[in-house]
Amino acid sequence: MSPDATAAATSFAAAAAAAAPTAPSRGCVSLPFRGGSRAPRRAVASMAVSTPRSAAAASFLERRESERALHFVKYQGLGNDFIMVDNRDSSEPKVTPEEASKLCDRNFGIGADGVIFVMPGSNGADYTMRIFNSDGSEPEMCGNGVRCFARFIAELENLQGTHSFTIHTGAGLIIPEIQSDGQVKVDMGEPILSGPDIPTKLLATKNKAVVQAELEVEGLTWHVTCVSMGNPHCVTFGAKDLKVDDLKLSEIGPKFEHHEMFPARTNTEFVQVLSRSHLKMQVWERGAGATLACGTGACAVVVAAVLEGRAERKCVVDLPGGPLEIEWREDDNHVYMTGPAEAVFYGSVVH
Ligand SMILES: N[C@@H](CCC[C@H](N)C(=O)O)C(=O)O
Repeated sequence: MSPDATAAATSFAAAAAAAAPTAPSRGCVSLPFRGGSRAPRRAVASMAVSTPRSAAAASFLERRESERALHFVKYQGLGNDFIMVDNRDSSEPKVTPEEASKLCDRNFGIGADGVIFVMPGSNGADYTMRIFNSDGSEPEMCGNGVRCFARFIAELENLQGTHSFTIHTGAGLIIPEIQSDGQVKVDMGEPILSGPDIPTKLLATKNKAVVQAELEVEGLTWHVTCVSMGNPHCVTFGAKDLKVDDLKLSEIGPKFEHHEMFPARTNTEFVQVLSRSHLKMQVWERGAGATLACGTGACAVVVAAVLEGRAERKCVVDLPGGPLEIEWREDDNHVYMTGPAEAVFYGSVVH
């Protein structure tokens, strides 16, 4: 995006108005939304105008209409928010990693933790999901994102009630199921525990897994358990009496993310055990920083808590944005995540 176009991104309401033949005076895109449990708020409520547009405003809107507009819907899962792009007509993402990073900017762009593309199915799956983090890097998987993905598909395909899809991701086949209450339950597959596959250079400590390994960060020795849910996670229950709310996340998080023991960087979860079925965590995400929730992170946390003997296989995990239900089943070794996802607003942006 050029600086001019970046400015245009902040006034995407205007671009949306240009793309909204059915509701020109409200300045909104008229995508066919049924709204699920809660209808998406119109991003441009404050832009509502009831008087005719001036000639200058009209020409601005017409100009925007003639430029390349990206239509999107903003979704969130427990405050982990994404710009969702309907990319079903192409296997090439409609925006570049650099553009995605600018769109995610909360001051100069739309604002989000990542951009997610709904793409044609591959490897026999119904759909393919790709995602760019807010720094433009491409992770293998995103747990909250895949719940948003399922709800977005339901809107795009005009599906009602319970539905299940197969989604090809960088972490393999992921299967979300929209439940009757609107929550999405996701079969997140099997956790990966072998150090080189996560990847981490930390050596295995228990049955080929990296469990309670020592890691030096900021002059402190942390005990960490490493788990991949397709993307890498480093889970720490920290020092004794750790209160996750007391952490200086923005100082300590990057030290873990860029630690030499994690050649592909890492997501890091700081966890407090409230009971054997109730955990509380904060997350520093690779490529996105502190976020309000991380679905793959919550899954990794329960796996790590079980491996360390701290919790049962079925837990509620409290994140800053709200709770997720996580179960690491013994019979199939898969991790299941259940939580909400909803549309927030929709619009267009010139990019
Ligand atoms: N928020 C996501 C994870 C997104 C990817 C992550 N930042 C990475 O780089 O691995 C989730 O809900 O899982």
